[in-house]
Amino acid sequence: MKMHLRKLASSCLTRGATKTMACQHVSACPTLRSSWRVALDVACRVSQPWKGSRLSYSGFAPMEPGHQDRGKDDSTILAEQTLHKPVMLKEVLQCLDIQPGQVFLDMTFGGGGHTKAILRASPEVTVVALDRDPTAFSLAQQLAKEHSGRVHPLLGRFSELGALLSRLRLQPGSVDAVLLDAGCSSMQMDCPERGFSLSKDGPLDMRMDADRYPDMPCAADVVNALDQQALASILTAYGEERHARKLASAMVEARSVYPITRTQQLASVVAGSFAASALYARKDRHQRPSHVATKTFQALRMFVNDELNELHAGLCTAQTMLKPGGRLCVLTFHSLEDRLVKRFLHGEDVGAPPRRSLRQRVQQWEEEEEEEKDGEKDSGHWVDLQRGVLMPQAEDILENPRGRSAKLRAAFKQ
Ligand SMILES: C[S@@+](CC[C@H](N)C(=O)[O-])C[C@H]1O[C@@H](n2cnc3c(N)ncnc32)[C@H](O)[C@@H]1O
Repeated sequence: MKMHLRKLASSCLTRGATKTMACQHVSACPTLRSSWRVALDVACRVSQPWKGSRLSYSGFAPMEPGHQDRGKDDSTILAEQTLHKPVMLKEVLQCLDIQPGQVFLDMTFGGGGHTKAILRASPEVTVVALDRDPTAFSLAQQLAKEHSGRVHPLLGRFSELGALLSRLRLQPGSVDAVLLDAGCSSMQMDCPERGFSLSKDGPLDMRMDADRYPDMPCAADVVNALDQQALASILTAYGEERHARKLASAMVEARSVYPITRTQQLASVVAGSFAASALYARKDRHQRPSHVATKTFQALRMFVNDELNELHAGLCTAQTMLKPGGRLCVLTFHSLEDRLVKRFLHGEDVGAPPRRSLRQRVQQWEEEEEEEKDGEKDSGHWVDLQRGVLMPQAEDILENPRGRSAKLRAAFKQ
């Protein structure tokens, strides 16, 4: 194992990666094993080959006509047109149990769907609304104008929230409820220029912060600069992709001809590694076909945005900011996120490796069954508000298919 990690580290060194990535992924990533962290740390201690040279390969024909760069105003307009539908709204409102005069923290404003419902629920509540995405922040600013004094928009990441809140003079232990709706918004997914979408062609970007941090690598930087071993590791760790090595090898081969800079280009490279019949052979939790590149896109997005470290930072800040008795509601969309939230709320080690062997998985099912039977679980810091997780109803999935894989966990602070 050690040999493997040393090889991974030194092979990455020869290719190069950024210091920013080192900072992102080394600092106590709760889900990567410590040995992993060391390997990525070493791998990332080199120059910044892509700094100031954002890749702009235009030889790959976009699928949709009229593709062009848009200014911020246009993207805000587009965002308004494709506003995110809030997921499990009824259940979230029930768990938050809104009372007049309360202070809420919406850590993931997005299109503001949940925030607007909270504002409607009681005329006297105020909402502090955070998002790392400048487009979402503009929408929050608009909402703040419509609800004078009731909405406080903040632009930043979960990991920056503590500092932002102290500038607002909001004291630890003063918030009544926190909502964290993890992942991407529909506005991000539906805007090809943001590079999140597998089905719409656009630059392979995936940065939720857009251009706020010019040094931060985008997905194209990662795909074109990291070596095969590091790419495979990312696909395994963040996509739980069984064919990680094969796909990393295909990427390295493809980029030796042309840099991979467009979403459709990456999707084709992944699809090209499988038989045509396998393209939609994978099924999601609801037995719906999913594209064979879905896990690759998820893994890159999570790596670029450092999503698991961010989620952990967000949960810690929620714990600090909530009053005793204050409520935390977290919506997650895949097992890596849900596992982290569950472990955090139950006072378990969030950094422990996922359970892989059959024996370990059986043990996990047994524990989950126990959890279902026992109902509320007490971790010392948190008490669950409901048994296990809540999931969307069939009619909600019909109305809002994007929310089909949502899991809602809610707890109150002791
Ligand atoms: C699923 S959307 C939220 C949708 C929102 N609840 C609504 O009803 O419109 C997730 C949002 O969280 C933001 N986000 C994700 N990670 C973040 C982080 N670490 N810090 C701040 N915002 C984050 C994304 O930019 C995105 O806008």
